[in-house]
Amino acid sequence: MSELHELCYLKTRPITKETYLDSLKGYLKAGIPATYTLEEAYNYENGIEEEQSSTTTPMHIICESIPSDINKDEESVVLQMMEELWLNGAGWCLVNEKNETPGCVLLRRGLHGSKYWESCVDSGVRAEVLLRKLNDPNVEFLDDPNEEIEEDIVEEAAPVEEEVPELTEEEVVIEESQPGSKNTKEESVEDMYNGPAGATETYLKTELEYKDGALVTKEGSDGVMMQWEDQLMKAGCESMFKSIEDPTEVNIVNIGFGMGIIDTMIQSKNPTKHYICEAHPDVLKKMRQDGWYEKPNVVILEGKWQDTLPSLLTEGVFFDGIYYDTFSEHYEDMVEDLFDVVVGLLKPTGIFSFFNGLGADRLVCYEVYKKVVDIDLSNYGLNVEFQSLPAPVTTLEEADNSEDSVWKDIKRAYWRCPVYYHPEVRFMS
Ligand SMILES: C[S@@+](CC[C@H](N)C(=O)[O-])C[C@H]1O[C@@H](n2cnc3c(N)ncnc32)[C@H](O)[C@@H]1O
Repeated sequence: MSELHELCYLKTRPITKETYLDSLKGYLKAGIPATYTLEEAYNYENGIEEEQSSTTTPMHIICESIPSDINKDEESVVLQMMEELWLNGAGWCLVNEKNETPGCVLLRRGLHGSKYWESCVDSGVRAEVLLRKLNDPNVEFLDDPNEEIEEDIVEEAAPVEEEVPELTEEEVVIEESQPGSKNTKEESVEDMYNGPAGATETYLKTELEYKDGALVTKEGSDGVMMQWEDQLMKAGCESMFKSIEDPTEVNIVNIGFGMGIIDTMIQSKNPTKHYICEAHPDVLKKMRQDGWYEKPNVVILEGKWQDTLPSLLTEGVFFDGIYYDTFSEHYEDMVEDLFDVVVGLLKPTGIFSFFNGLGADRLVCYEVYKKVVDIDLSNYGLNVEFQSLPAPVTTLEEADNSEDSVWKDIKRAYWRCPVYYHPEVRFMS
């Protein structure tokens, strides 16, 4: 074990600036990476060349070692140590051998919501937002003379990509933050990206079936929609009818029919016009069989919302409520396309909501994306408020071996959080 790792075990008390923070800064200044893992140190000491898949970083060790009887002064030093590590590129979503990020370690230790937890979440937000900026084709980097500066920024923002011996875990954790991404741990990220859960064109050619309270892909049993989400749909439906401009002209649009759960709820409120966007031929067939095409106030927009909704922008159609819940799409679809459409189609008093599954198979990712989406929406002049709702316990890992687990015949559990952050989005006043 390296001296840096030894330090992070916080064995000597009290935890003071001199013994800990200054030493930590010294190691980092001497060139030891903030992402230097226990596994790398072990390999180095034992002359092993083969890289290990887990990445237990100094941040993991600190999160594991924070004493339960820590006092305020010591807490402040630990928080400064964490900040120093983040600044030097500690990865917020690297995982140890238990498949835990530093945030997950805190959660296991009952430190959810603590200042340490907030430190992890904020670091995740910074990394995600900055990474996106760096990937933005409109961001220009200066040429050669400043190449070094550019590299420094990339290292700080996304050190995990530089330092992690195995990218797959990292990519999986990030990928888990995407709506509609439903892969198994055994499935490579690449397979998942190209499969029905990750690629819309593949999904739209994949046969679906409705069975036992779920809509799934016929061959792979990817869960497209499941009955357990009904309370979340109810919250979405209620939000859309919360702020009606003119009760004689209530327009609602739902993007993604799935099992028709939210659409059935919308119908029960009898809006003037109820638009439904749906792209999958098997779902459209089911809608036809179930009489959705005959409903007098329903307008079905067949095809991808990206192709059907923009034309409404020129037709003078505006909505009191917009709901979005699709499959196989990614957060980029929301940021790069959907929010533009929402801003154009929402009435000034209208409410936009969506199935918030962003990062929902890991609480720390879920809370990172809660903040990221807030930042992104504010760039569109939109304000989001989240209501915390309990998520069914039958979705949690603890229930996996029980008969009641909702994931029994489903390829991948895409939800693992005890809480659902239901979003209500309005124009900023
Ligand atoms: C999770 S389900 C929606 C469930 C729905 N909220 C309910 O209450 O039953 C997702 C639906 O979005 C549809 N979908 C996926 N991508 C789409 C796109 N680009 N445009 C329109 N519909 C899409 C899928 O075919 C699927 O029917």
